[in-house]
Amino acid sequence: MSLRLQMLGTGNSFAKNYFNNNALLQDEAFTLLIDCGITASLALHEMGKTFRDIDAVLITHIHADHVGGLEEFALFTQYNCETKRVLYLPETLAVPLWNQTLMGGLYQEGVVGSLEDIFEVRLLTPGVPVQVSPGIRVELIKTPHIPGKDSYSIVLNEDTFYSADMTFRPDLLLKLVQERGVRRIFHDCQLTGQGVVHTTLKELLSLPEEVRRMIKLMHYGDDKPDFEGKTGEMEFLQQQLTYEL
Ligand SMILES: Nc1ccn([C@@H]2O[C@@H]3COP(=O)(O)O[C@H]3[C@H]2O)c(=O)n1
Ligand SMILES: [Zn+2]
Ligand SMILES: [Zn+2]
Repeated sequence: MSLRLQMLGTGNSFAKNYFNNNALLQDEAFTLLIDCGITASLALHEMGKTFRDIDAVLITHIHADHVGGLEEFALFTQYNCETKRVLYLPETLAVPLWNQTLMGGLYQEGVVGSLEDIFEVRLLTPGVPVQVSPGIRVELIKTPHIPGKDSYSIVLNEDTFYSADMTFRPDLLLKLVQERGVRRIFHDCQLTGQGVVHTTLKELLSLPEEVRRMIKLMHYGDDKPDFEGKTGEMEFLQQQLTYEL
C-alpha cells in the first residue's frame, strides 16, 4: 500500500521562510494531518488544498506552531463540512488543549462547550498502536521537550519514527532501529546553539552512520541554507514536496 508524506512546512516556530512543521500523511483514501500550526491553512492553500481535504488531525503537543491553526480548522469544518473531522489526541493533552488553547475562541454558550462538540475525539495512549486507516498505523511515544509540557513522537507503520519537538534521545533512536526495525526517521533539528528544548544537528551527527542514513531533518530555522552540504548523510526534508514512503 502506498503512503505519501508531504510537509506543509519544515520550519521552526520562528521561521519566516518556511511554514510551521506540520505534515500530511496520505494512503489511498485517507489524509492525516500531523499537527496544525498557525500557518497550516496558508500552507495548505499553497498546496491547492483546504481543511476539507483532511480526514483526521493528530496533535503531538501544545505549541502554537503545532496547534495554532486548530481554531480555524474547527470553525472551517463546523461551517463548511458535512461530517466532524477526527482529532487524534494524546490523552494527557485533552484537557489542556481545550481549557488552555481552544476554549477562548471556540466556546459558544449552548453550541460549543467541548472538543467533542466540534471534533470526533479519539484519545491516544502512549505505547498503544492505533490503525488510523488501512495504510496508517500510529503509536505514540512520550518524548522530552519542555519540562512539564507533554510532547509525543510517533511510530508510523512500525518502520518510521516522526519526532515531535524533542531533545536528543540517542538511546531511544538506537532502540527503535535495533529492536523495533525502524528504517526511516524524520527528526526535528536545531541547526545552531545548545539543545535545550530541541535536538541539535551536532547531536544528530554524533549518531552511528547506520542511523544517520535513515534521518531526514525538519523543524529547522531560516539559517538552513547555510547548512546545505554540512549535514553528512542526513538530508533536509523540503516543504510541500511529496515523499513516497
Ligand atoms: N523553555 C523554552 C520554551 C520555548 N522555547 C522556544 O519557544 C518555542 C516554542 O515552539 P517550539 O517549536 O517548541 O520551539 C520553542 C523554542 O524555540 C524555548 O526556547 N525554551
Ligand atoms: Zn515546534
Ligand atoms: Zn514545541
